[in-house]
Amino acid sequence: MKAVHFGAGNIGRGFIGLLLSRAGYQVIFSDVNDVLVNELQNRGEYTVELANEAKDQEVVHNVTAIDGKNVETVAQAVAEADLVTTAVGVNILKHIAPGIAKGIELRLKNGANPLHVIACENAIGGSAQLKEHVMNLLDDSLHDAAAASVYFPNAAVDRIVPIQHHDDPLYVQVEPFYEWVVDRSQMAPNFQEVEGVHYVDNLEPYIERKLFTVNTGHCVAAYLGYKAGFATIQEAIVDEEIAACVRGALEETGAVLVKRFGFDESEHAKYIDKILSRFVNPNLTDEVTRVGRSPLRKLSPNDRLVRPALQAYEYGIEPDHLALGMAAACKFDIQEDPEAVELQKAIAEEGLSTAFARYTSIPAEHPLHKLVLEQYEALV
Ligand SMILES: NC(=O)c1ccc[n+]([C@@H]2O[C@H](COP(=O)([O-])OP(=O)(O)OC[C@H]3O[C@@H](n4cnc5c(N)ncnc54)[C@H](O)[C@@H]3O)[C@@H](O)[C@H]2O)c1
Ligand SMILES: O=P(O)(O)OC[C@@H](O)[C@@H](O)[C@H](O)[C@H](O)CO
Repeated sequence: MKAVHFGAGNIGRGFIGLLLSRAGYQVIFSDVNDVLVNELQNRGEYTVELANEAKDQEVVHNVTAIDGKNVETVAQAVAEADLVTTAVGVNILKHIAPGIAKGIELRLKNGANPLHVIACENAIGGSAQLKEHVMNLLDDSLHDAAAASVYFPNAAVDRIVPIQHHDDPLYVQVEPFYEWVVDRSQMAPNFQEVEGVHYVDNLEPYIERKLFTVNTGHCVAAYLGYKAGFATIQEAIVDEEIAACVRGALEETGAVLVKRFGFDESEHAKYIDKILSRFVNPNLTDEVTRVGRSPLRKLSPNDRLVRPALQAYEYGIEPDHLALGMAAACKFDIQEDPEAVELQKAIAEEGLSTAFARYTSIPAEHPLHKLVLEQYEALV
C-alpha cells in the first residue's frame, strides 16, 4: 500500500508519516524542501523521539520522497497512491491542488480506483477546502467521475511537534500524546481503516473541541508569553498571570462547547486540565514564535479566537480572556513572520480599529470589537 503525504515537516514526519508507516504503508513524502527530500530518498528512514523522561525512540521505515515542485512527478505519485494525506498548512493547500488534480485525471483514465484525500491541518473543513481547490482545476466533464471515486473526509489532528533543532534534518521530537480523528461519513463504503486513526460519524464536535481548546489555549499562551518576554510556551505557561488567562480563555470556549455539543461539563473540565498539562511538558521546548505564527490566520473569522468568542456572545458569555488573547495577537511583532509584519503595518497605517475589523470581520459596532480595543490599550 502506498500513501502520498504532502509536507515532510514537523507533523508530517512526527505524526502522520509515523502512523502510516506503522500501519504498513510505504510513505512517499512530497515536499518543496530539497534537503528533506534528498535525505528521505537517500536514507529511507528517520527517527522519532518522544518527549518523555526516557526519550523513547522509534525508527520510521519504508519512507521516501518526491520533489513537490515537479507537478508531473506529484501527479504520477497521486495516480498510484492508495491514500493521500497533507500537513502543509491550510494556506498552502491551493499550491498542492494542481498535482492532486492531475493525479486524479490520470486515475480516472486508468479505471478510477477509490481514493481518500485527508487534509491534516488545523482548520475547520480542511479537506473540504482542498477539495474545492482541486475541483476548480478539474475539467467540468470530469467532475461527476471524480466525485464518485475521490473522497475528501475532514479530519482533526492533535500532537504538539515544535520546531526541531538537531544536526540530523529528519530527526523529530514529538510529545507522547496523539489523536487523529477522521469523518467516516465522508468516506467510501468498506474503506481500509488505518490503525491508530479514530473514525467518527460527525467530526464537528471533535474538530471544534480540539481547535478551540488546544489551539485557542496555545495561541493565548504564545501571544501573552511573547508580550511578557518569554521565548517558549513552557516558560510562559508557568507564569501565574498567563496561566490564569489561558485557563480563563478555555473556560470561555469550554462553556460554548458544552452548550453547542452537549458535552458533559466535568468531562470537559478534565479535557481542559489534560491540555494544560501538555503545554507544561518540561521535556518539550516549543517557541512562542511557532505557536503564534501566522496571526492573520489565527485572527480570521473561522479560527481559534474569533469564532468561539462570537459564539460566546450568542450564549450570553462575555469572552474577556479571548478578547485579551486577540489584543495580544495584535501586538505580536515578529519580523520573520510575514503575517505579523502585515498586521503591524496595517495597524500603523490604518489604526487598530480598521485593521482589526478587516482581518476578523468583527464590525466596529460589535461589543467584542470594543472589548478587544480596550484590552489592547490596557496591555503595556
Ligand atoms: N506542529 C504541530 O504541533 C502541529 C500539530 C497539529 C497540526 N499541525 C498542522 O500541520 C500543518 C503543518 O504544520 P507543521 O508544524 O508540520 O509545519 P512545518 O512547517 O514543519 O511543515 C510543513 C511542510 O510543508 C512543506 N511544504 C510547503 N509547501 C509545500 C508544497 N507546495 N508541497 C509540499 N510540501 C510543502 C514545507 O517545506 C514543510 O516541510 C499545519 O497546518 C499545522 O497547523 C501542526
Ligand atoms: O499549527 P498552527 O499554527 O495552526 O498552531 C500552532 C500550534 O498551536 C499547533 O501547531 C499545535 O502544536 C498543534 O495543533 C497541536 O495539536
